[in-house]
Amino acid sequence: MSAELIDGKAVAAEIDARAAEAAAGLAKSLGRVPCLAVVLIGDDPASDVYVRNKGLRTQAAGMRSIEIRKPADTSEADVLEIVAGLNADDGVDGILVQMPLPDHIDANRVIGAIHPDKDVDGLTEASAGRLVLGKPGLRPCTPSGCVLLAERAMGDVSGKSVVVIGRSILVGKPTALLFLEKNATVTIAHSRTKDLPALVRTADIVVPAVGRPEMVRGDWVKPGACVLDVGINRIPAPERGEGKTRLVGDAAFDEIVKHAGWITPVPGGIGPMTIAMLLRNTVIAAALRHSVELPDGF
Ligand SMILES: NC(=O)C1=CN([C@@H]2O[C@H](COP(=O)(O)OP(=O)(O)OC[C@H]3O[C@@H](n4cnc5c(N)ncnc54)[C@H](OP(=O)(O)O)[C@@H]3O)[C@@H](O)[C@H]2O)C=CC1
Ligand SMILES: Nc1nc(=O)c2c([nH]1)NC[C@@H]1CN(c3ccc(C(=O)N[C@@H](CCC(=O)O)C(=O)O)cc3)C=[N+]21
Repeated sequence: MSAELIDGKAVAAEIDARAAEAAAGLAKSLGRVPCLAVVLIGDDPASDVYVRNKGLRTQAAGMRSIEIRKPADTSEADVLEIVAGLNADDGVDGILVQMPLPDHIDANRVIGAIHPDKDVDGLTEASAGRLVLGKPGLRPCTPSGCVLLAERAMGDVSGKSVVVIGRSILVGKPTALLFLEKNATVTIAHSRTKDLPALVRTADIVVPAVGRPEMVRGDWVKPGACVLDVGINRIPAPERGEGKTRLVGDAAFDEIVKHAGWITPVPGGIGPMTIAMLLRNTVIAAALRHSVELPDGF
């Protein structure tokens, strides 16, 4: 039996539409539309694509998008000043500083400078603390997208065993915490984990978030399991012509699709969901900061 494809792009479009509706409602109360500011330091071509997509989707949802692009040799002090300016600007509701930052900039210091009320990436100590403590707050986008797609596909994930591969602050750790919050039984694997294939074989839900093309093989995945592939890797694709590339995830899609229960494709899976959750967080941040009610169930 072949796995059901989870169409992240379609679910993301639904969430975008709801965010657009809520944004239009907010605009009536605020006298302006919600606004997301994205800061990109350096000219990494992959980051460039993501930042452009974020800008386009923000505008398509009827929100304002600010993009601040600076060269890779921008000083840490200048980045901190940019963040301070966005914190102080009452017209800005959400701030996202694209990771990774150049080596000479301390990412923790930059994240720490973002006002928690505008932390639509969910990365500040305040947001992370609220997540750990189970208090309401802005949740990281990729992890929220993973949980939402898992629930759409499988229904309640309570009691399911989840193996998250990767423990980054941006993806792995918060994904584990969000599934735990949903009463799943969660294991976090990383580069020191022993016998990863055997561990993954125990999982009802597998979340590869490593950055290694097609690392999770077909025989690692239990028949009927759900694979939420976070990895986004650009690899050479000579079959498409000289110098061409294509995107693959951290899961070997062709091997897994034969027997898994569900799988998210790359592209078209978790990536578009990340942006949808970012738009949703921007609407939530705008509403909270101005004490405006959002539609029920938003
Ligand atoms: N779809 C989307 O929207 C998003 C996709 N991504 C993609 O997800 C991937 C992960 O991103 P991110 O979390 O930021 O990456 P990081 O590089 O910050 O973290 C990678 C994690 O993978 C672990 N790891 C490395 N090698 C192995 C291994 N051989 N076996 C098991 N674990 C290993 C590392 O372990 P250790 O801690 O021990 O070093 C680390 O915890 C990337 O491909 C990135 O492009 C990222 C964000 C959003
Ligand atoms: N502070 C911060 N927050 C992030 O959330 C963050 C970040 N830094 N740094 C980089 C990663 C990566 N990331 C993606 C978002 C969308 C797609 C996306 O939309 N992908 C499309 C395809 C895009 C393409 O074609 O290249 C898809 O998978 O279908 C991918 C990756 C967010 N990240």
